Amino acid sequence: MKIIKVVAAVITSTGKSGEPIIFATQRGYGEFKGGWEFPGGKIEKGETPQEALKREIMEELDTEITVGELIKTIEYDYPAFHLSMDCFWCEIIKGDLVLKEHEAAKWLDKETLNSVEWLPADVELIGKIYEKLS
Ligand SMILES: Nc1nc2c([nH]c(=O)n2[C@H]2C[C@H](O)[C@@H](COP(=O)(O)OP(=O)(O)OP(=O)(O)O)O2)c(=O)[nH]1
Ligand SMILES: [Mg+2]
Repeated sequence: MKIIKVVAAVITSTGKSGEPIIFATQRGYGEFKGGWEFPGGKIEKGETPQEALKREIMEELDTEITVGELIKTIEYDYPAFHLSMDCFWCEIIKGDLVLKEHEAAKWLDKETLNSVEWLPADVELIGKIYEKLS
């Protein structure tokens, strides 16, 4: 099966009451349109995962980020391909998270983390993030 290597950014910030929050985006096109994900995309030839992620977030959100610790590498079999996705904790350096490709976005805290329809591959990541948002 075809393997697709993807990087995703779990961008963190602090909410109004000082609670930790993360940034989720809704896909605006393609097969998974309407599903919620973490912004990012495919690694190109010659890129490190970190370089790919900085590039993708600039392309998709017009925002510069720092790429921190790896949360998890998700391995997931979709019907048409195998997804291998490195998910990193990230922070904003500069920019306003402009939605250039996505349909919508939300900041989520521990209580609202499960209020969106996550893509199938992301479900196991959400548990890990939940622990961290405590
Ligand atoms: N970015 C991202 N992709 C995800 C997540 N979960 C998940 O299953 N995917 C899948 C959907 C896509 O089939 C695949 C690649 O992501 P992508 O469409 O963002 O790739 P890209 O930004 O390079 O976009 P494109 O130029 O190929 O259209 O990964 C996620 O949380 N974030
Ligand atoms: Mg993308």
